Amino acid sequence: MGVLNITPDSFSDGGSFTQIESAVQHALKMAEQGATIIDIGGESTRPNALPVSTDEEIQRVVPVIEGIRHKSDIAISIDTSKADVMKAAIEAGADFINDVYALQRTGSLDMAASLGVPVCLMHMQADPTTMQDQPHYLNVVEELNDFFAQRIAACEQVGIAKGKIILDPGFGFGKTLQHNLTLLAKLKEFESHGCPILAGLSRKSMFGQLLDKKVDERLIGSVSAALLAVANGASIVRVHDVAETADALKVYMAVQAAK
Ligand SMILES: Cn1c(SCC(=O)Nc2ccccc2)nc2c(=O)[nH]c(N)nc21
Repeated sequence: MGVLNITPDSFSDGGSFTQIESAVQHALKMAEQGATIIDIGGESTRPNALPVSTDEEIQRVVPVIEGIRHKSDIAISIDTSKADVMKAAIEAGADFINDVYALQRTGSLDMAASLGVPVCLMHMQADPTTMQDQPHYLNVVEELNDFFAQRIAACEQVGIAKGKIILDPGFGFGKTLQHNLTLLAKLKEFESHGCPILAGLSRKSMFGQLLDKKVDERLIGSVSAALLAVANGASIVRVHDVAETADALKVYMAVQAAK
């Protein structure tokens, strides 16, 4: 899964032609490098990020989805928590929902059910503005399994079949370094729900803490972690560095095939 963030530049709020074109080109390049999914997000989840209105988020993501769809039938996930953005994105050609709030925000659960597409349910403790203050769990794996069971039940109650659900521990979303390492080490413990696991580790601050590296120096750490996530049961890895990660996973799969 290649990451495509549609963020504003100093000239426009993300809706300018050049920005749409460059986003589409980036998506096509990631597809060429081996991405099988493009994850499109119009609102940053960074703690200090400015909130984006529904209309603005739609104006950012829809033209890019349409532009990609014009040139490629690669799978597209919409990274949003807003019901109306989900609707507009799926109608524009996106294939499934990637919701860091696991369909907990107003109207999103019913919207996902009515759209009838698969959904990735990610765990987050608290919300982006407070989640990294004092992340605390009695048992992080157990608490995330309880969360997944509860969200899966909520989905099944509105008619979203379990076969349409992907689970994601939400690395870095209300977790300390130790929590993130435990979740990666014990990723297989989430297989009990019978849903594929998605892991998003790419360039995150855990590598800053582990390796004392800035965001643009975390390639090796990120590729290493992506390979470990797949070795520990992840079916999808969400990454910025598609070509490098694709090579690492090719090596992993080749060795797996030789077992
Ligand atoms: C939208 N989204 C995000 S955004 C956060 C991010 O990439 N931060 C970040 C990126 C680069 C450097 C530092 C931090 N992370 C996930 C995830 O882990 N799983 C799923 N499913 N979706 C996700």
